[in-house]
Amino acid sequence: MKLTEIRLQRLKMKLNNPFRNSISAVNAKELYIITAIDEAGIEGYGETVAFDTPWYTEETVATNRMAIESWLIPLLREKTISHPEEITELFSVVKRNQMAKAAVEEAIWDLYAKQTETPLYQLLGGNRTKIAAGISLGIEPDVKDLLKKIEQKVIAGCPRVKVKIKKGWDMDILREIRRHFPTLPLMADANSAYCIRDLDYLRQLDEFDLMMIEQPFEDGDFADHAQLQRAIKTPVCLDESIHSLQDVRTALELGSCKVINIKIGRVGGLAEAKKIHDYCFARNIPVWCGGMLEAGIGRAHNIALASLPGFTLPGDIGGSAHYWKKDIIHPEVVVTNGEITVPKSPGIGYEIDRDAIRKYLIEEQIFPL
Ligand SMILES: O=C(O)CCC(=O)c1ccccc1C(=O)O
Ligand SMILES: [Mg+2]
Repeated sequence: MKLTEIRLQRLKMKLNNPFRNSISAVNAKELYIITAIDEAGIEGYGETVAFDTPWYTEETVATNRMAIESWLIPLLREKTISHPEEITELFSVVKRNQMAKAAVEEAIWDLYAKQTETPLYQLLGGNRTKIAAGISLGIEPDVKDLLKKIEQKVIAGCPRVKVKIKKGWDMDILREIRRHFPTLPLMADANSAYCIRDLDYLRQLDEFDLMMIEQPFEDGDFADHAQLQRAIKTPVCLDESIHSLQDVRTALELGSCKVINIKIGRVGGLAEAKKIHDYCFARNIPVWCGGMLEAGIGRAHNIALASLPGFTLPGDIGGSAHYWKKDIIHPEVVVTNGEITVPKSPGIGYEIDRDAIRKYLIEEQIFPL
């Protein structure tokens, strides 16, 4: 394929509900929509997922912009790409900057899928027609607010609920949730709120019959996570620790976790996400698709990825209306009986809602290639 142009559009979108975790509160999201355009005028879309500040990983909206403009777009100049799987290698001269790379790579996957008139999910090797939705609930002012939100989601048919925990909002909250919802498929995400000194304290997690505990310790603490996993029955799942297939190998060989959360942005793109999926699938390690409070384009890519056979657990993929008053795709993502139908039209399978984009747009720039 020959790319003629990359378009960057910076959007600012207000979340329906502020999202609080152990470190940060997100009220609104700024993001870049990346559009890759070919000689025939076909457009492919990607979305950056970093936040305003580097609380989740080191990347931010500003570093995404700098990496894309200064290093990634120049790498695309005068290149003929025959398959999107070549992008990982092409971008490998730039270290890390996974979310920047992933957004550009997503746009090229979508473009390639449209050029070949194939749904993206099929191109990736997906075989599900529907995927299970899942919801992630932040830290609330009061446990009653959280219980009310869980109840709404359970009534709507949500197949699993994830809650955020931190010191002072953990065992008592989980006990209270279990008192009201004894059999609900439930998991907890700590976003690194604990450290190895809390090992004895964390043994209490085994009381709550959780599907897993997500990222209890810091990013690089593979050895400490392994020690925890040996001490508790609750499966440990790694999120922030996993930037590549190599990290997955380290985690599994050390016994740091039993489950992997795959996020396209965190691992540098769909090709690496698929490699991680294939590696885990061959070893019977369950994976699920994490979320970054995406707008519609990022969500569409997540849905395509989650259609692969190894995504056996519901991910953090909710309907558009859970996050936004108005999403930027048409139709919006809807959850019916706890499931999302994987779209079958070429590429990501959703149209861009240009009016919505215009409403959220704060900056636009075109880079000819
Ligand atoms: O609903 C979503 O998109 C995911 C919610 C979520 O848990 C999350 C949101 C932003 C950043 C990190 C995380 C996380 O999985 O740790
Ligand atoms: Mg997480």
